[in-house]
Amino acid sequence: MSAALTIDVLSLFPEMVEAPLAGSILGKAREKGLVEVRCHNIRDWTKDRHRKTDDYLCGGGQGMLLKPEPIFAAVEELRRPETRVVLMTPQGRTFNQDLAGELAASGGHLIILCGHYEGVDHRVVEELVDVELSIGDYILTNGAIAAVVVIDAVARLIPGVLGDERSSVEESFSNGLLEAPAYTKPNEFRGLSVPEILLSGNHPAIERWKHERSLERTRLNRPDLWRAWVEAHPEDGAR
Ligand SMILES: C[S@@+](CC[C@H](N)C(=O)[O-])C[C@H]1O[C@@H](n2cnc3c(N)ncnc32)[C@H](O)[C@@H]1O
Repeated sequence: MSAALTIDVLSLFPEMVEAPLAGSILGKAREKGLVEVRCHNIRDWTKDRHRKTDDYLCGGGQGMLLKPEPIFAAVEELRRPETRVVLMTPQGRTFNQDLAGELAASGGHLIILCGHYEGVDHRVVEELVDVELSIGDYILTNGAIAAVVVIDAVARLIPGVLGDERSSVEESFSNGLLEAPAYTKPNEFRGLSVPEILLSGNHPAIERWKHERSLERTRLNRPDLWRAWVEAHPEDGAR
């Protein structure tokens, strides 16, 4: 069986990508062949004696930049007709659940390129990259951890990866709101009770309660999501 999604990761630190993706749900999905993740070292595509992957910035400036030659060679070797090449960069579109869904449905093969030092030579961006992704407005030391975040979020949307497919539908961001608060046993803990409605067995009332709490949490924690929600559902803004 071929995997529904294959991801080739190009990094100077492939072990930083490999280790977190070996355990838990992703590790099992990889064992079952639902998702294939192959972590490569960009250095393996160098041709010189010193296996050099970086160089000084043209025109001056702090730090070093990843050279274009090994990256071009790696992408050209790994690329297939359906491949999308993703560059991890703080200058990219901010990664979110919608983008995770697009990548999960994008046709079966991703190459994820991780920068290091000051990033990558811009000719890589111009010629090879289909989508530049940022995981937020802060600077990491390299793209490996950012790639792990993207791979985890994308892979869990592949059918079969989560035990229950509803898990990826009934959760924060799937409908534009944050999920309602959740409780488990015991019903009483240190004088704190599980809301009675959740123990009532009245499922329509439980669903209404969850929706109300979901609206409340979104309004309190994510004003940006709340504004978009109220624009589309003005009746909720009037509460
Ligand atoms: C130190 S950063 C380079 C930052 C670059 N000089 C700039 O100012 O845009 C090194 C690498 O880490 C990765 N990286 C850092 N922050 C990131 C973020 N927020 N999202 C995605 N990748 C990031 C990228 O692959 C980047 O090339």
